[in-house]
Amino acid sequence: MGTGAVKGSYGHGPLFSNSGNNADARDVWHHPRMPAPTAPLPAPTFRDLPAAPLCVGYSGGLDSTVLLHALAALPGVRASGLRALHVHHGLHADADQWTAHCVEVCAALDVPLLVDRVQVPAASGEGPEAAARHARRAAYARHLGRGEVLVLAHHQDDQAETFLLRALRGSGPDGLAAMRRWSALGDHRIWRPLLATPRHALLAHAHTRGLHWLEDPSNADTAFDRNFLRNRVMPLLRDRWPAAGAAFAQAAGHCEDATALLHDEDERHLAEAATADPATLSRTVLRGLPPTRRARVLRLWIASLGLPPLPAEGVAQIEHEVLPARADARAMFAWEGAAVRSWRDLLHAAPLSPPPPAGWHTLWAGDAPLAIPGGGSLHLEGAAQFPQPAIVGLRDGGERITLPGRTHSHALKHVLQDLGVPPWEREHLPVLRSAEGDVLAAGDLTYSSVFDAWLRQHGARLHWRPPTGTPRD
Ligand SMILES: Nc1ncnc2c1ncn2[C@@H]1O[C@H](COP(=O)(O)OP(=O)(O)OP(=O)(O)O)[C@@H](O)[C@H]1O
Repeated sequence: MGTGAVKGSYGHGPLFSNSGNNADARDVWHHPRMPAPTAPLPAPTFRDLPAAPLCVGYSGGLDSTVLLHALAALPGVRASGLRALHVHHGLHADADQWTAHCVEVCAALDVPLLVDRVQVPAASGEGPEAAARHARRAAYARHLGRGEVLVLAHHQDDQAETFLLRALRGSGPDGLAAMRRWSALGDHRIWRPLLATPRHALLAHAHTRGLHWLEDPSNADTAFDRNFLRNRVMPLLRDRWPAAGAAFAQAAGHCEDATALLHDEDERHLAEAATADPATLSRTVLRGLPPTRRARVLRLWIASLGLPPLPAEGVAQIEHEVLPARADARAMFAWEGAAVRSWRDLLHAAPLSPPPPAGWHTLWAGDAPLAIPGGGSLHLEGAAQFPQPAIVGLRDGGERITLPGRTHSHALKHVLQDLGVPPWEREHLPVLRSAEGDVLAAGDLTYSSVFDAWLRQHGARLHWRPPTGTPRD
């Protein structure tokens, strides 16, 4: 699909630079001499144009300017919906002027623009670039409409840099596949149509069309790894291998293909190890896999649960300590607020949540959901309330319960063990007691004969939502 020409134009304010030369990037506000125009944006760029409304992540820089301009020239795109989103990070003294530029360009192109002013946490510990990227992704996720596709202007040179950065971190094929042309942000899709287009083609397109864009002065700062690669390493490599950028991007593409094949196999093995509960896997099945496959399956499993990526030391610790642990040992690996634990024949993965404070208890009439400190809740369905409030608290270890159909009591601990409730889940388990101190229920996992009879008589149900947020059935 061709890019066509854009109707209308916009003014050349003093804030705009049309330099593609990073050596000039510090001097944002001047107009250096323009290089001669070369080829325009190649036609295959929009080969997989989706039939969906598009939202361009628009920074005002060269790449997203070209992208926005090219998309705005396509009547079909305008018909199905095109808008731009500019995230004002507030990190640079000129951020307001950058926003004003974006407003002016979008007005001239007749593309609706949403500006989101975000707060980038100064002390997040991840560095300003990563913090800004996280804030930006959160802003995208907040504003994207249902079915709307986010379009980002990453190009071939960005892809080559990402490939090299990942290689320098020792990534495997999944990481070396770098950025995907299509990816997901929550329920939304991200499209990067310029990923195979080199930056020089974007620059040529911009010059041919007389576009104006902003240069972010921080792009010249080689203290950032990516800028160091872009400004120092890549020019050196290109001197000797002119197609170095394209070659790295191609290598990333090969890794993506290889990863896709591996992924199919990983999914098959994950399905074999799966149980009815997505948060648990069979240790026996996992142990039957070769270690390299097991590592991939574990990572895929963790990703499928929406938990933070499993670090390399986590894979190693699960391999050597958690997986081989005795059935009754409480082996675990915890990272970034999540944990993988082994118990009996299962490996469990879940967000970590602190148990309620020791000694916590409260009265609950059942007339409204009860939030348990540390996470989770209790909820009575089908009846207005209990005949008298229950005392809800934690286990203290010695409770006994008289189960339906039984005349003598059992240790609650043994009942929970028989039900396969893992020890760490028992720490969160709310126990309902009568005013006389008799155990009525442990979460919604087991009921006393008296409580069970009452629930049946009233057609009522008790629901316990454990702290992981996953309702049990
Ligand atoms: N402030 C922003 N608001 C909205 N989208 C942004 C913003 N910054 C970057 N993006 C989007 O993310 C992509 C990659 O970000 P990166 O920081 O690499 O971009 P950049 O160097 O500012 O690129 P560009 O020259 O396209 O503006 C950009 O091409 C753009 O689509």
